[in-house]
Amino acid sequence: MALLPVEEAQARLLSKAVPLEAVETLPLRAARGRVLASDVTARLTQPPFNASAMDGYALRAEDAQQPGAELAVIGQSAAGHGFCGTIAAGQCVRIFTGAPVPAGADCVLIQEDTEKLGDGSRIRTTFQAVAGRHIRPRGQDFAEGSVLVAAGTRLDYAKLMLAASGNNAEVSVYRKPVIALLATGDELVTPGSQPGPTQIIASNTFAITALAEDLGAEVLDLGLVPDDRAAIVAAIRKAQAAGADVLVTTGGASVGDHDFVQAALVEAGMVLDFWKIAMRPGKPLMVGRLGPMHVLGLPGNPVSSMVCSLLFLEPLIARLAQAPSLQRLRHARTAIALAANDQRQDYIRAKLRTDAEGGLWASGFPKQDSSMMQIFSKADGLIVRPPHAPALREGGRCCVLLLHPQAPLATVHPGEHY
Ligand SMILES: Nc1nc2c(c(=O)[nH]1)N[C@H]1C(S)=C(S)[C@@H](COP(=O)(O)OP(=O)(O)OC[C@H]3O[C@@H](n4cnc5c(N)ncnc54)[C@H](O)[C@@H]3O)O[C@H]1N2
Ligand code: MOO
Repeated sequence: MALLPVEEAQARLLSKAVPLEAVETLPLRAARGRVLASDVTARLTQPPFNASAMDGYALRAEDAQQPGAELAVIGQSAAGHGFCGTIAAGQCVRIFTGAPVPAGADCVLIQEDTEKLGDGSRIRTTFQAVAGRHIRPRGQDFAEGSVLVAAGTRLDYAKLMLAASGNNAEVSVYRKPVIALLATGDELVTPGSQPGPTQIIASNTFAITALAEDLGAEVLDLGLVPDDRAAIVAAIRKAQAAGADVLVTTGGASVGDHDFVQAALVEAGMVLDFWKIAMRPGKPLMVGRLGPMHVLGLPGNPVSSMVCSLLFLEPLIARLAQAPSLQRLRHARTAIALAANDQRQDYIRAKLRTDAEGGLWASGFPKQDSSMMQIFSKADGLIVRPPHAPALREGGRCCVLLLHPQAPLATVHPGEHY
């Protein structure tokens, strides 16, 4: 089977992914990271009244056009406790930040621009009052009925704040895609075990779980299964019985005598769509469907499994969850010369830095073995080298895939050498 180009493989997978329509209503507290199924609208106007932005005195600007005006303090308005009367000529009201501006007043003079006279029942202004100043007009933030957060938006902290402020206790969100995870391999034991001389610790599922959960998916961990066809089929049945939207397997994807995953999937009824991608790492990736369930058979090498997860599982989850997909690709320059590439699209683990102009520089690690988790965890990004890309000199333009789009990057200092 010829190796499929990465972009073609991604397009084939996504063309068959139907966004999940099921919707649930959740209290706001439980909705973090979820994707809105319908618009969140404002159930009230904010602020609901003209509010003071400062601590000071509410007054009529025309009464204090010049410093030195003397006004009678006729009451006070605090946040949560307004003043009921109306300010007439020569009067003012002591006011605090967030309090309703009393009727008759058209500005707030901050207390630093006033002096108390006598017992405080009168004040003298020391600065000119200006109509409208320090007043937040009713509805300045939003008006009742307006759309605050549109359907399709992922609810982050700022959107949750806005939804809450619009008096929404609940929101309507799409259900989470369920990802069943199955790690295969006779050699695998869980962290905390005492591994035998030929055993290693299973680590892939921790990374894939974290990635999938960060993307808003629910992970069903089917645990570790030995290289045994019947055992793998039994685990696949569990994923089906749980109604998983996606089954992700790791290991056993290659051509060795103990690589049973594809045979087990086919026995369980999977229709293979494609296998073997023109990429490094990640070549043995297999993709198929088992009824309504998408199947991603990832290679066992930890870095390969993660690169495949970033390139295939992440956009698949986004599509199913009706979420905007993450844009991880950026333009960069290589800090070290790169050799010409062969037919497989290369994903080179690299440190990234920004220069004084904000430009990205990528410095590939000298060792790129797909089993090396320490290098992967130190990397900030992957230099993407298309098939047959020509050699690149230091400073040559390249493309990088950010591994941690939110994380700050180190800055290149003048004269610093990579
Ligand atoms: N003759 C060929 N051999 C191989 C080819 C090939 O084309 N021809 N492809 C190589 C490539 S590329 C990769 S990638 C690997 C992938 O093989 P498998 O998917 O069958 O993976 P395993 O053999 O099961 O495991 C590979 C490696 O990863 C370790 N592993 C497995 N699962 C986990 C886990 N959950 N956590 C941590 N580490 C795991 C496993 O012990 C192996 O060391 O095949 C090449 N061979
Ligand atoms: O493609 Mo494998 O994933 O090189 O190590």
